[in-house]
Amino acid sequence: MLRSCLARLRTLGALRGPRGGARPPATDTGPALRLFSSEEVILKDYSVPNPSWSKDLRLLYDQYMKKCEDGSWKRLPSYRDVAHLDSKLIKEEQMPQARIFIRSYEDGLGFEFVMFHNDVEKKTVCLFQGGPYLQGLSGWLHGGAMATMIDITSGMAASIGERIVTANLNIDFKRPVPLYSVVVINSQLYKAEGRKLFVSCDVRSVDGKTLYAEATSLFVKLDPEKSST
Ligand SMILES: CCCCCCCCCCCCCCCC(=O)SCCNC(=O)CCNC(=O)[C@H](O)C(C)(C)COP(=O)(O)OP(=O)(O)OC[C@H]1O[C@@H](n2cnc3c(N)ncnc32)[C@H](O)[C@@H]1OP(=O)(O)O
Repeated sequence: MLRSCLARLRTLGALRGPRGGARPPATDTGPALRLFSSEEVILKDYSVPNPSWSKDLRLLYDQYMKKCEDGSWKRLPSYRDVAHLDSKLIKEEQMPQARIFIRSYEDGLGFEFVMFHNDVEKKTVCLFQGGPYLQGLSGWLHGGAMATMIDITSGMAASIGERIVTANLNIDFKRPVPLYSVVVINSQLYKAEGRKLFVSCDVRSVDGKTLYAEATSLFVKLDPEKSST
């Protein structure tokens, strides 16, 4: 049954992203993005409010959407399927069920987030609410879940649309993050040296008063000459 459903979805193109590594531009046009009229592939954008979002998350979202109005900040769309980023990152025919794990949970249970990017200032801000499936010690968010969000937010500040990997990530966890709470992850690219991109990051409460974590990271642009990358 499952196999026949998968086969049908594949026939319809629903388990495939765009061919040829094409990437859609960042857009604020809505929760779904039609990529190719010939294939009728529609990607759902998860970086928009859903009923699981707390009042805090909704309010911050509205504040950042306001900042987007003059074009200085852009909301970054976010999908479950990695193929829209770069087809070389994943051999989809071999891994049709592969999903970006931070978008694999049902609404509210895992990673609820939206990112905003300021290209001039080289900053990315992530508004993040961790759900119950991300629990570490009782009532608190697992540090690995926080590390994931720091990594991805910092990676976005380092480079949007380029093939980069995390080479190094250092985190100081200062305070435990309560489950379900909203935190603001601020990341900034502060140095670029050849293929190396250096980013600093902090994680704070909504009012900015509590510092939950600080991090620095190094991202490296993949070298097209090297076959393993
Ligand atoms: C969940 C996903 C959702 C995605 C949703 C949307 C995402 C969109 C945003 C994407 C943001 C990314 C977020 C996730 C990214 C991963 O999760 S990536 C997975 C984890 N990372 C890896 O697997 C990387 C594994 N490592 C490697 O592939 C290779 O070691 C590297 C990093 C590519 C470097 O290898 P290389 O190309 O051979 O280059 P190499 O000459 O060794 O190093 C280049 C330079 O970097 C320096 N360097 C390399 N490593 C280090 C290090 N650890 N410390 C210090 N310096 C270093 C070298 O010394 C060298 O410096 P220079 O001599 O040029 O001054």
